[in-house]
Amino acid sequence: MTRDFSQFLPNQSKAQKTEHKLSTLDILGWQPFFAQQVSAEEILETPPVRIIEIHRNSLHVLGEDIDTLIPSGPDATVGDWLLYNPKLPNSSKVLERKSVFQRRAAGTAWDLQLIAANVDTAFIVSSCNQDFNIARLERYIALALEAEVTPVIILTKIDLCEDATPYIEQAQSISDLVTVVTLDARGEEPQQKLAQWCRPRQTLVFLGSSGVGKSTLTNALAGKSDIATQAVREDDDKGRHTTTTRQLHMSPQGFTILDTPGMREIQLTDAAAGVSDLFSDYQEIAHQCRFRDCKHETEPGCAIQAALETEEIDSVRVARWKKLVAEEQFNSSTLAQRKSKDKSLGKLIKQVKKNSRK
Ligand SMILES: Nc1nc2c(ncn2[C@@H]2O[C@H](COP(=O)(O)OP(=O)(O)OP(=O)(O)O)[C@@H](O)[C@H]2O)c(=O)[nH]1
Ligand SMILES: [Zn+2]
Repeated sequence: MTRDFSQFLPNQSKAQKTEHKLSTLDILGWQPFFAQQVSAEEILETPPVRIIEIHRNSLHVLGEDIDTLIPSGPDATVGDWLLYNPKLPNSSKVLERKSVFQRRAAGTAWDLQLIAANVDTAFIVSSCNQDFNIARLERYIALALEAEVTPVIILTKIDLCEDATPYIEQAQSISDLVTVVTLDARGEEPQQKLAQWCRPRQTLVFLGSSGVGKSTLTNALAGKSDIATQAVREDDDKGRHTTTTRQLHMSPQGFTILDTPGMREIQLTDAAAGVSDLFSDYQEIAHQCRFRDCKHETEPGCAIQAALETEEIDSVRVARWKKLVAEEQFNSSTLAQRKSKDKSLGKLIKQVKKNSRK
């Protein structure tokens, strides 16, 4: 199944409109997609706010003349838009998401946890050195596609590399859908080369291993004039003050960069659609396999094996595809098993309660 990429891949023709003065909501990333979910009366009663940080017991939200903590309650994550109900903050309504990153919750087996919502572009960063790993890039791209976020590959440390051609060629071979940008993350290059994605009302994230240049890029784009709120101090449950790091950087040019711990620990979860988008060419060939559940190993009538024999497709990329599919299936099936187990357990409990009432 191939999805309609036009929904979340950039529309170049719309990109270069002249911008009027930006409001706080614009800078926070308020877009027509959200505005059309709200009536004029609703906006007056319950103004839109964006969650910029999640604390232990509260959500930090920003809006037009609003900068406040509201008690945790709404099932929401960083980047979500809420209709803020000042009288009953707990019942602030979460607006429909344009995109969402989620992952398996650490420590709690297979539950899905929301990581970040309403991101427009994921910059997937690798440096042109031993960090470069094509399978890892693919994994990040599948995650971005699954979240319905535009992936862009950034290759950093180009200045330290004698010949970046092999890195660039490999990165470009991943997918025609994904742009590859090379740069020195220090200095002027990021502002120039990433301008097309760093437009007003856009929300960006950086994905990539430690040391590849994500913080350097964030500073280069958001700059010193970063107008994000300062780190907030909050009492933890033992009454100590804890200072959390900034998770949302707003640039004077009107775009925001989300930098949450969750994004740094993201794994491949339930990304079937993202994986098949990325490998849609193989998916199409696999439709011609004789068996619907063909593993493309030694089965008779396997179209993938046939294409490999004629060298129509690349065996190394096929191996990466199979690994990604297997990994994704493992994660998702375990999740599905767990869900169905929970369901039958729920049924059993209901049954027992019903019987005990008789
Ligand atoms: N020469 C050169 N150095 C770079 C480039 N990008 C980053 N660096 C340097 O690499 C080091 C690591 O960069 P960071 O921006 O801290 O990397 P990071 O991805 O944020 O790392 P974590 O915070 O650990 O996730 C810093 O010393 C940067 O100055 C680049 O394009 N060229
Ligand atoms: Zn097959």
